[in-house]
Amino acid sequence: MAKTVTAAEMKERERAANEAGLLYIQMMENAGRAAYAELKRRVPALRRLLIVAGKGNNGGDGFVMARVAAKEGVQVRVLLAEGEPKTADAKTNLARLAETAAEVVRDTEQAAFGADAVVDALYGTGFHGELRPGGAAACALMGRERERGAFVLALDLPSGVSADSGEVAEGAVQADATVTFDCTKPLHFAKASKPFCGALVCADIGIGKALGERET
Ligand SMILES: NC(=O)C1=CN([C@@H]2O[C@H](COP(=O)(O)OP(=O)(O)OC[C@H]3O[C@@H](n4cnc5c(N)ncnc54)[C@H](OP(=O)(O)O)[C@@H]3O)[C@@H](O)[C@H]2O)[C@@H](O)CC1
Ligand SMILES: [K+]
Repeated sequence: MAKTVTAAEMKERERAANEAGLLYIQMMENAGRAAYAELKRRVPALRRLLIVAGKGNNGGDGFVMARVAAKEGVQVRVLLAEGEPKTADAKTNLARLAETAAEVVRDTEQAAFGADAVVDALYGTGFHGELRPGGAAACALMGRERERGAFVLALDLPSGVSADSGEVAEGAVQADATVTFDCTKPLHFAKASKPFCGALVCADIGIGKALGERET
């Protein structure tokens, strides 16, 4: 069983792993690849994929997924729901999408294209408070896509949920599955937020090994 840690403890594990030689950009690569492998297990006939990305590292994980999927021949559309990414690693991975046929759109209106699956890469452990109008619109889009039959996979946690308290903001994403990274977080088990996660998978992104922890 994976350990459960708070958002601050997770940041500290990532910092220590980076210092031990597993660079942040490699952790993001591992996270995006692990999530994509899980999505393929759940939606084997994946042909069209919509990635809804925020401006932080959760969005960066989504850009990695977009690249890997597009290189496999999946039709990929990426919605920059909060505008351009703000973190260095997310920026790098958005730039790398130019290597692929993935389409990047900036308007919620342009996002719907009959996707089989939608990746919620809007907010991860950095989310706090209530949804603002742009975020609420992106979450509502994911809700409509799910009602239409698309499989919704959340990266780390469903957007609109706070990692430590499990508080669920009005309009939060309902996921079919959530892939979290390295360790689970309190929201995955809190009474109010657990149902929003769907099936929970904790993916190994190499941090335990980098920290010299015994493999389980
Ligand atoms: N670190 C690593 O090495 C690894 C990290 N990984 C991944 O990174 C994720 C954490 O990334 P992160 O810390 O960049 O935060 P993230 O969750 O993307 O969101 C922050 C953005 O959201 C915004 N925001 C917040 N609240 C908001 C609101 N109510 N309404 C609107 N906006 C709001 C906030 O904006 P601000 O509050 O500053 O305005 C900020 O711009 C983690 O969950 C995992 O997926 C993996 O790649 C593994 C390696
Ligand atoms: K998310």
